[in-house]
Amino acid sequence: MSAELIDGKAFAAGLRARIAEQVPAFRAAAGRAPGLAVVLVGEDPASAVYVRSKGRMTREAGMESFEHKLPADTPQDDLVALVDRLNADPAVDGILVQLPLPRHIDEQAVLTRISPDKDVDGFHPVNAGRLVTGLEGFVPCTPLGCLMLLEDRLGDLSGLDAVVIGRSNIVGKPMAALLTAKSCTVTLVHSRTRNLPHYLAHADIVVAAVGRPHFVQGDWLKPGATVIDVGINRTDAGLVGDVDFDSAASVAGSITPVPGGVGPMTIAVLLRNTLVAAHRNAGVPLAADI
Ligand SMILES: Nc1nc2c(c(=O)[nH]1)N[C@@H](CN(C=O)c1ccc(C(=O)N[C@@H](CCC(=O)O)C(=O)O)cc1)CN2
Repeated sequence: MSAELIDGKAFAAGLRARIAEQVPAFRAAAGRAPGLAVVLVGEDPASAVYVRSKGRMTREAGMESFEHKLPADTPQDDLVALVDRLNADPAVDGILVQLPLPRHIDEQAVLTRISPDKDVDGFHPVNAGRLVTGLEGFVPCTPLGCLMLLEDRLGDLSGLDAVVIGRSNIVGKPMAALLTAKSCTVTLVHSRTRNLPHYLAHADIVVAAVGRPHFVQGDWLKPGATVIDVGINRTDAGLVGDVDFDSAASVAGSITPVPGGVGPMTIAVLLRNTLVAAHRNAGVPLAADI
């Protein structure tokens, strides 16, 4: 292995510490803590772990955590009614509905019900539109976390060639929009792209969010490339990413591991978005960007 490891776990811990430092100023100005409501429907074990971590880290940052755990057979109307109550609750600055939802629930119907001003996941179409048009809004946590790791590693990204693998609304599309806003030349490729290695051969930055274990091969990469692996695939061999780590690490300049790379950034950025939401909702200016 010649690539340097990008330690997302350590970066995320630092970000959470910086957020926690800013919470007392918000409390003093607003007379209350920033509040995050997290809604879990069903018993998906991984989701339950993520929701527990979100609650714990929210409290550790000095914020208020409101957890709503609903049974798997909750009717969609009940979930929507809960979102409506959270939209109207002045103690709640951010609302997150943990995905995936059970199959009987129309995900878009629920996500579009969340007030865009409390949409700390950045999944509402209003926030997606704000992102592509360069307006202030909320950016999905995982791609914003990837961008933070990239800027920390590379500094100014302007002019770099970036390839994003995957076209989901949660990672691929917002990632491409964020890199475009940073003046990268962005190519978005996906499962139907022909001759994928052709595109990767010129990429200074590769963000893999395709959901296939060990998909990206080291000999597809440009030597020295910065590789961000968003994949979290549970296999018999444990948790693995979308990048074939061993072959990629011998070609890349730097690379995120799985676990310990992008994953921890997701919750740290969620806390960041919640603090930003609290400041905006309370009309209290943020002292510094985080
Ligand atoms: N409403 C949302 N649902 C989901 C999101 C999201 O951003 N909003 N993202 C994922 C799950 N997720 C947070 O919700 C998440 C995924 C992974 C991690 C993480 O820290 N991963 C660790 C490994 C942990 C493990 O063993 O599973 C790592 O990569 O090091 C945190 C949060 C889908 N749903």
